[in-house]
Amino acid sequence: MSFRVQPQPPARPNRCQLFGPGSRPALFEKMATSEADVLNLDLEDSVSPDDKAEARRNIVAASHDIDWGTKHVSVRINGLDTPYWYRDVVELIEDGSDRIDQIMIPKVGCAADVYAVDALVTAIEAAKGRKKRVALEVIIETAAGLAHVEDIAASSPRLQAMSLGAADFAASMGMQTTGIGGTQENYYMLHEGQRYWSDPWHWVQTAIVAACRTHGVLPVDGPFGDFSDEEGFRAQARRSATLGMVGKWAIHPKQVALANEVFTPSDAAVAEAREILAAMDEAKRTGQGAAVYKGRLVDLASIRQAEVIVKQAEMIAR
Ligand SMILES: CC(=O)SCCNC(=O)CCNC(=O)[C@H](O)C(C)(C)COP(=O)(O)OP(=O)(O)OC[C@H]1O[C@@H](n2cnc3c(N)ncnc32)[C@H](O)[C@@H]1OP(=O)(O)O
Ligand SMILES: O=CC(=O)O
Ligand SMILES: [Mg+2]
Repeated sequence: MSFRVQPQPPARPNRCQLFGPGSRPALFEKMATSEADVLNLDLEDSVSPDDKAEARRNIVAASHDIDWGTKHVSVRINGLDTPYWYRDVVELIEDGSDRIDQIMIPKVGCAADVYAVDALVTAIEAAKGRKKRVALEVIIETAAGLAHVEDIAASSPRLQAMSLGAADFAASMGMQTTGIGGTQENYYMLHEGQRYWSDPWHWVQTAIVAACRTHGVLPVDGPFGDFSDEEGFRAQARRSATLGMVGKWAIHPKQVALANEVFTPSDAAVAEAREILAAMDEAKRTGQGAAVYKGRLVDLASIRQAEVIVKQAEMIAR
């Protein structure tokens, strides 16, 4: 291991990020009472250009008026290639309440994109004397975002989370699909006449997880567009959880319970992790570095693996 200790990401549950357009304020109360850990009020792609200004006002008003409970409230601003983003930041932080915990920056292509938003946020916070610092999260959803993913993960101490945006990512990469995430029909290997489907999101997801884990940021899987396909959502989410992601977006309330189910370690997984820790305690007591648990090797690395699961479960239970 490097002598540099791997930093821990923020210790808060981030199993599900529920999205709702800023132009549909009737949804806000429903979002606030949902079971999602994080709420994303959107000013970007679910809001048409004519509605941007009103959506900002809706979100500012709702930040004061709605009881958001213990939810982590994030607002997705418009991209830095648009004329909207600076007003989004200015109005949210000058006029919004401190229940706006976080700003999500879409289509981030390099660390300087985050620097620009950080600079504006910092200046407004200082001018307004805001005590609570607004956190940032980003979406990796362009070829440039993937190319610069590690620099982006290291870009700001405000950065808490990084999501994969499969829809824009596919568009930016020129992928032949209109599906948002999940299995892609044409992405298969052929062996002796049989098709074996592969995962076109694997590379970018792994790059995001590695960058996030290096810099103490939460890696999150983005949208799964077909909200009628529960098994498809579960399969995508299980792959993401297996790779180390901590949660997934919900673009419809139906997906919240599915994300919570997948990203909450099961009782069986937690019980097994605790048994491994107990087996290793016993091994250490007798001076052994390795032991046998249910017919398989466990050693010091198994302690670190088991601790991931136990810590996740304990944080969620808090
Ligand atoms: C690629 C990307 O960038 S993804 C991120 C941006 N996209 C978004 O933010 C889209 C978020 N989702 C939505 O806007 C909506 O859920 C839609 C458009 C997909 C579907 O909306 P509807 O047609 O109203 O959904 P539907 O009729 O199935 O809703 C069922 C119930 O859930 C409520 N509901 C719908 N969406 C949401 C939501 N996002 N949050 C909370 N409640 C919601 C409805 O109000 C309705 O409540 P009711 O039973 O009390 O009447
Ligand atoms: O913003 C999300 C995406 O998938 O694009
Ligand atoms: Mg997008």
